[in-house]
Amino acid sequence: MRKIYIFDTTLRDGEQSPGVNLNTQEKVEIALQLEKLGVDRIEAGFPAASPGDLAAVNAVARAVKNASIIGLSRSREQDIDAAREALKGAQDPCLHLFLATSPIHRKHKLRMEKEQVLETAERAIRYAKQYFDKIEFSPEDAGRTELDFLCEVTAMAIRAGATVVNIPDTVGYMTPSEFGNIFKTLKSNVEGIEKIQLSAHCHDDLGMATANALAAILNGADQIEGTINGIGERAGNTAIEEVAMTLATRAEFFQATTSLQLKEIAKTSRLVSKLTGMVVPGNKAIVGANAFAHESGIHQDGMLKEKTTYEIISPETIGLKESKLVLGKHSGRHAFREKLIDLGYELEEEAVNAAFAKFKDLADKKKDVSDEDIRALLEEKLIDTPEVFTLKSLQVNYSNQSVPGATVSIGTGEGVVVEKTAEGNGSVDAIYNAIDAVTGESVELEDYSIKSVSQGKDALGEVHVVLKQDEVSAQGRGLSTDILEASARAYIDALNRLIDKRKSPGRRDKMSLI
Ligand SMILES: CC(=O)SCCNC(=O)CCNC(=O)[C@H](O)C(C)(C)COP(=O)(O)OP(=O)(O)OC[C@H]1O[C@@H](n2cnc3c(N)ncnc32)[C@H](O)[C@@H]1OP(=O)(O)O
Ligand SMILES: CC(C)C(=O)C(=O)O
Ligand SMILES: [Mg+2]
Repeated sequence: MRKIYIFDTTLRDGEQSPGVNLNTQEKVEIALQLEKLGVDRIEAGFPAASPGDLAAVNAVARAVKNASIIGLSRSREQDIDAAREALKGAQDPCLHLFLATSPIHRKHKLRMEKEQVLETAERAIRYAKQYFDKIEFSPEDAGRTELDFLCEVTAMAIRAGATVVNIPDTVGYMTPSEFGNIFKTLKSNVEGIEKIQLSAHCHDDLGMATANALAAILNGADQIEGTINGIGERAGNTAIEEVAMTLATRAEFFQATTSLQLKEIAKTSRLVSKLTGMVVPGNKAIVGANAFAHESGIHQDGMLKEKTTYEIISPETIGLKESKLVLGKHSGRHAFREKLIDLGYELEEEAVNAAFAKFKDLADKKKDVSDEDIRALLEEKLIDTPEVFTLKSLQVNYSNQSVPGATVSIGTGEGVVVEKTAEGNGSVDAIYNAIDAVTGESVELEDYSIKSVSQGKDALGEVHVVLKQDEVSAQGRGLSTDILEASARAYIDALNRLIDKRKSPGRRDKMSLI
């Protein structure tokens, strides 16, 4: 297996993400985690950018022992001197020099002819070579540079003393076959190419950063530059975790490997996200929250039978505990039954089916159905009181300018549904008055409480009531994503229990699952 060197630029190109600013302490914390992850090279910053960045690069250089530390520099002496200062104390320092070579950059940005570009870069490399053994040179915007000129620039960099020549697709313009072809051409046309390492630095403007980096590997690149979570200028850089996991997962195809400790990937991703404030999208490859989560029934069934049906990487590989089967409206009975077992419920098939039907109703209303939701759904039905009254529908009219009113339709047994409207001091009072009008029961509301059983705006609300009638009291419980509906359900539940107690005095509530 060929070793691919990993050059991490989270602290330099990653920090160029709009809105990201890492202080010295944060850079050191990330660098130490990158060291644990096992990256070979860490680009810690651009020392000429500010005194703060110079100090941060220096702090990283002094803290990290097992990776080469790199500082970026324009092809100017003052930048090189700043990098020299910053890299003092590094065990294995390296200077990263760059100068744009594409016609667009030459003409509009640098206002240089080809000859001037060659001369400026050569002068900078030779100046730096007095102070650095290791120099990486990047012809910025190499992807849009004429291929013959790129060969000329690369040959010049090798002669002047560069030890790595990095090929940046600065604006993410390349396709994999074009980018791969650059490496193939350099490898076969540039004199002295075997003396240096070739590197790829890709951007994700068209979503091809990882594919382009892999194409570079297939065509001879020795090093991949990238960032954790793919952060970076504009649409970001190649995500290092994607390259490392592709090489690990498809080793037979790439015949190449990295020295990353793959188990550190998840932790590194979380740290970078936390300190940069850049949230990792749920669907991000490898490190997104959904990368090992399965919601649909057919996939969950496959996962329960054999994980490789729907997972090409095991979550443990990157340091996560396990895959998640997320219950939602696309889930099926296999996953639901597994969840019940996890939660400690052992139900008969019929009971599972009844609970599953209720779960589907809830899943239609809620984005995620949590463990608390499922417990609540199951336990609502633990007590098998005969349902004399059942809530069919509920409508509430509320305005703070008028008296609240409610209309309820209630099944009263034997297929009869009665509808009544009433007013009250508040919406709940109006609902309870309307229920009383239907049932004809005279009861006293002794207690009413409400709590949320799960999290978020669409959490299930659970209402508890205690009703009293002729010295007998009964509790009732109602659950719904709507607290008014939960209130109505709790009241009707308590009424049913009161009636049951009246019919069989001394009877204690009998518990059974669903
Ligand atoms: C593709 C990349 O990611 S490249 C790295 C990009 N990162 C950064 O730019 C972050 C750090 N940069 C900075 O803090 C500032 O830009 C500094 C300190 C480097 C320079 O600041 P200023 O002196 O105010 O210059 P400013 O940024 O406005 O313009 C850049 C100048 O550098 C020149 N330049 C650009 N690249 C290079 C280079 N590789 N070598 C030499 N000169 C360069 C530009 O042509 C321009 O020159 P001009 O002033 O003669 O027109
Ligand atoms: C400095 C260089 C390598 C860069 O970040 C780019 O061209 O994208
Ligand atoms: Mg870049």
